[in-house]
Amino acid sequence: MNTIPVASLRRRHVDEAPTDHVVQAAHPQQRRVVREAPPLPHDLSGDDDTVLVPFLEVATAEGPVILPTSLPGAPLGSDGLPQVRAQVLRHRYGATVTRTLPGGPLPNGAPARPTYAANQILTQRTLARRGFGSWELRFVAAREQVTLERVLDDVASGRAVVPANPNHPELEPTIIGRNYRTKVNVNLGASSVRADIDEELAKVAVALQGGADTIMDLSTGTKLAWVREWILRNSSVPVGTVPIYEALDRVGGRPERLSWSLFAEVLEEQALQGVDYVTVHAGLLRDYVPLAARRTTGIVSRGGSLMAAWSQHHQRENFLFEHFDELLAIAGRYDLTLSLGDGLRPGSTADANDEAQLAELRTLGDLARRAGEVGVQAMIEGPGHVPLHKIAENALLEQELCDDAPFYTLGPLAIDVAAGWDHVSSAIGAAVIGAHGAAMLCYVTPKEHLGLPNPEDVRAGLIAYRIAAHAADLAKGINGAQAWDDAMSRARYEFRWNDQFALAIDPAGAQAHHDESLPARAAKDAEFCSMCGPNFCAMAHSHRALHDA
Ligand SMILES: C[C@H]1O[C@@H](n2cnc3c(N)ncnc32)[C@H](O)[C@@H]1O
Ligand SMILES: Cc1ncc(COP(=O)(O)O)c(N)n1
Ligand code: MET
Ligand code: SF4
Ligand SMILES: [Zn+2]
Repeated sequence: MNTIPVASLRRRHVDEAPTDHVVQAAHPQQRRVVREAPPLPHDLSGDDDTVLVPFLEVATAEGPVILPTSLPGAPLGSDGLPQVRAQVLRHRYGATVTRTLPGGPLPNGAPARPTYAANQILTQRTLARRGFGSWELRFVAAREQVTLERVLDDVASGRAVVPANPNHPELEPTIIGRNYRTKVNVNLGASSVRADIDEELAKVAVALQGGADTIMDLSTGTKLAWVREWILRNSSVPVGTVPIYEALDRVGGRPERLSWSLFAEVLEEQALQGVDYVTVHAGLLRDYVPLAARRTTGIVSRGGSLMAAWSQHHQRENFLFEHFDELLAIAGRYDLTLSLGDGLRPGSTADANDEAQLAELRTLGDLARRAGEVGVQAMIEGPGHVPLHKIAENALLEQELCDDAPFYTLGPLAIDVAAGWDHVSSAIGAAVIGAHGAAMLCYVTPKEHLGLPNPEDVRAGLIAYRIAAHAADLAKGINGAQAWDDAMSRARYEFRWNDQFALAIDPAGAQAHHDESLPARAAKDAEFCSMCGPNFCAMAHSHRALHDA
């Protein structure tokens, strides 16, 4: 069994991050361009700092095309990413305080990041309700190409969330909600059976380079505060965790020893470290546990199974539900966005939309409303395994029962029998639930149900999910989505092969396929490819036939 040597953790931390994880542009015609967001409207208060927003631009023969995607961050390097929010946060909240970070002091005297005291912080939801156009809300409005007023309205009402812990100054914020570009989350992290720090760092680089919109560190089994620190400092996208995993680690893997006070301690430590959103399985009530007993696959959520084990052992109500007001108070103090966990999501198509799942969903709606009352941002986690004909019902029920809080789904897998190919079986479900309004799609890799993903699995899962998310965006008519496809289609009809590679979700993969049969430079201008050859190229004939038509 592999473990993580503490020495290697420290060596790989911020100070000495390996250079082979540097993020590079996916294609020479792609680059990161920075634009300035519109000035703060005169009738609104807010951060009046300049808001610089990076976009991914593709240079084509017709001119530049801005892709509606997340961006590869700056190079992952020894110092972490630039702290793009540091100045604006200082303007808004005043001086930072010095604290010791969880996991002990930083190695080699690396400076601690700025830390805000809990009582200084207001949530983006509270700011939005006060009509305050924060830097973060102005940033996401520009990124999504919508008005600030619309973002303020959606964040205030809870229809959208902007996870942005002030203690994560490297963050380029993103907005998650049904009216916005469908986001993709990448799950990462070691497990006790397979823990190799270099491989974890490689996965982070693959995720950021591949255009993940958020990442979750789901590490279990060993103390990994340093890994989380490294991820946070090198992540330009929001970072999520499931704090009950670290809590379980601290009680030696014995769920009956979990407690509210331990959970609160872990939650606060992770908040100080800069985690942007956390999954909490507070909706799995004791009464719902028997409903799962008649299922084909019982409880497949890790966090859900822990809470069920705890309440069965103690014959008491879920402590996250019992202490939910205190949980909200901590979340509010750090603007931690809550991801209300679906501990009873179906783990098989046979269990989809059953009474256990829907009972928990109703409770998640109540919890989301309670979060709203105190200005805490919240989204709702969803399944799992759902056959296509039950997806619309599930998505509509979520909107109805949870007042349109953003729906964040794991897939869902449309079939149960694709082992080894569950990135595909689940991307099919994900595209359908995205088209029905799911706001963020949690990716699934080819290793699902079989083992811990390696970097190549992460890449395959992420590409599958970017396809699913974009399919949903075309269906929803999201800004910039159709224009991207149209740019590709024109490049295709005009035989601009290099432009086609540059516009592809996976430029290197596209080019490799073309190169396999036609590697010559001249072939990149040819009016055919090896599929049909010059005499049978339909598009070439089409140009001639339609020329005078
Ligand atoms: C809830 C889902 O989270 C994913 N999951 C759980 N732990 C990890 C990890 N360390 N790395 C990647 N994915 C993980 C699995 O896909 C699981 O089904
Ligand atoms: C969309 C989604 N659902 C669930 C989890 C947590 O995993 P678990 O519930 O197994 O602890 C997750 N990270 N993302
Ligand atoms: N694939 C399972 C699911 O459907 C998770 C197994 S590992 C917790 O959620
Ligand atoms: S993925 Fe593996 S370890 Fe996780 S619940 Fe399924 S069988 Fe258990
Ligand atoms: Zn599953």
